[in-house]
Amino acid sequence: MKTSKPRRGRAKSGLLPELMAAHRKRTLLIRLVSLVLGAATIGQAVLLAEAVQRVFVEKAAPAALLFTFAALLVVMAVRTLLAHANGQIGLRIAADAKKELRARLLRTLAANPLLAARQGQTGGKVSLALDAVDEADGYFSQYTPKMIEASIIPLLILIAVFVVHVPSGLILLFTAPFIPLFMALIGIQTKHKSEEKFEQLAAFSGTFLDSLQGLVTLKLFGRAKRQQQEIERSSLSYRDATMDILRVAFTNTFALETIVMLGIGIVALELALQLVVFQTMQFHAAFLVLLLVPEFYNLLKNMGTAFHGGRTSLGAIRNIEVALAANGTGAAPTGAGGGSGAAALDTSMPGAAKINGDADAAAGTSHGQQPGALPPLIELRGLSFDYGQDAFSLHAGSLEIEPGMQIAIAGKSGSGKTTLLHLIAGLLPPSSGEVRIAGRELTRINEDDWFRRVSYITQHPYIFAGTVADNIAIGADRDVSREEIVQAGEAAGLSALAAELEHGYDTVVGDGGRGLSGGEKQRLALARAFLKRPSVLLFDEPTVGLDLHTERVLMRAIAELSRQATVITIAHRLHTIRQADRILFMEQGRLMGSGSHDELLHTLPAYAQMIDIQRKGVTA
Ligand SMILES: Nc1ncnc2c1ncn2[C@@H]1O[C@H](COP(=O)(O)OP(=O)(O)OP(=O)(O)O)[C@@H](O)[C@H]1O
Repeated sequence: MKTSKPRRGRAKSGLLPELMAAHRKRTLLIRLVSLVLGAATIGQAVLLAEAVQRVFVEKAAPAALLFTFAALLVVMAVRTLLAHANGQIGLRIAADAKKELRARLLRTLAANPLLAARQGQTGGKVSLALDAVDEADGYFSQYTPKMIEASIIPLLILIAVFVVHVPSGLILLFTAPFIPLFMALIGIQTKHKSEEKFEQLAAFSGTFLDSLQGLVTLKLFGRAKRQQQEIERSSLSYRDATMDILRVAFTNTFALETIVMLGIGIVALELALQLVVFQTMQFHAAFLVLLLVPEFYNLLKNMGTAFHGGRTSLGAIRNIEVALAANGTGAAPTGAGGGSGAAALDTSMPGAAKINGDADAAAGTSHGQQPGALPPLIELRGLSFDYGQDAFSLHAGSLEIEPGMQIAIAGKSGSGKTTLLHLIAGLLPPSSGEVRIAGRELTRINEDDWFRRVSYITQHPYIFAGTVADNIAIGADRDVSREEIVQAGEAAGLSALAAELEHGYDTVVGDGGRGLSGGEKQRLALARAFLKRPSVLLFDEPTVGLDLHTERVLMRAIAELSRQATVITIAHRLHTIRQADRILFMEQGRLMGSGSHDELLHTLPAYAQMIDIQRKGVTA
């Protein structure tokens, strides 16, 4: 599995053609409308030239021109309506494409919430889903219709001009290519600058949100000032990138206007010479050409402006594509592995937790498990995982965890304990090998079914804004009575806390409410588990900071839950390690051995050494 950021070059194929393919009918409609629009433009010029010729040259009576004027009005109305229609079709394409882009982004992030949450900054992702997708709008609503119009209507006008007056047609033919040529030159520059702008914006949003979220920590560590400078630097970079784009846009407009002005001027001069000096041309024909030429250049100029906007949008789309590839590469597994997190969130969590992608939310809070369901046999087969090229890799190999066993995963910090637990929970997809639950590959098991059997209590359970009772009952797919909540709270050792709180179980906690300590949060997560009665309990034992009482309460609650469940604990305390039926000892991503405490003491020197260090730590 590769989670490293893909190089830009790789994102060449795919997203845009795919999005456009879904709108083939609409783009065909724009082509047809453009064709009629071209005919209407020429028709309008012909009728206008006719009217002027008759009124001013032939001095015809206005009554004789009624039909011409009426036709002119109709053609003008049709032209306006068709131009509007093209705009509307473009807007519809844009709306659908943006919806699809956002849906894809969310799907990709949700497909593997754990990886997505770990990579990059939240603010950057928000900026991508909101700003970059909005910026992509221009490609569909402006660039596409204008480009189609510009590829059809000027051609029709050119043919009309050639029919009327060949030398004027030749001037158009030779000056027109300067516009696309110039556009191509600045277009390349604009796209790079646009990509840069989005990177700067994402960085700025990310830095800003991270700083807000970690404000207390930043202050505590005296880093607020430095962070302020970082935000300032980040915002200035974004400003510079935006100004660069504007500079290119102004240069673009200036250059286009100059080319158009020169083009029209040359044709007008040529017509004047033919008409007045050489007298080789009729007024009617000259006037018709003079009406058509600005239309011709204006369309090309519009194309230039749309092209600039389109390139900016392309930069945004490219960034979205890179993000989709980065989060999607190997990270879009099926079934309970990986993809499961998202589905579990969907079925079990209120909005706050859904967005957070928290492991407790994903695996530990869905209700509906029938109490008494038997724990399954868990098998690891040739299991390995890596976080990307040259990143940490885990090789757990093969082993069986009998139903109802108490397993401790032990090892130094960074040895891969959490990664292994996430693989067993189905929150990470294996790079190779598999996790089997009761003989079935985890990735093939319906994620809802699997998560209904599992509770995962991390060191920092997610507490959303709501009452203690709501937090216990969170994600229940059945109605939970007050009594059940209180019982679960009691079993998890929360009654003393509830008694202390002003409104008991109705006290608002979490975001904006009363803060909870680490131990209290874990007890709350345990209360959720008591309601759920999982058959597999995954527990990340707190490393530090629990008082003896809380520790006892937690241990008692876990022991109670373990009566009907296989318990897999990331164990830090000697006591927990020793008590386990089986210990999985990890070192540098490898499962070095598994067995009882005594077995490992005799067979694994690294384990004996770790225990020795722990003992000394305890007695010191
Ligand atoms: N998303 C990630 N991308 C890349 N590397 C990661 C990612 N998450 C964890 N790692 C790395 O994987 C290694 C194992 O991490 P893991 O959290 O599994 O270890 P651990 O044994 O649980 O550590 P601790 O006891 O300190 O929690 C670490 O080196 C960590 O930096």
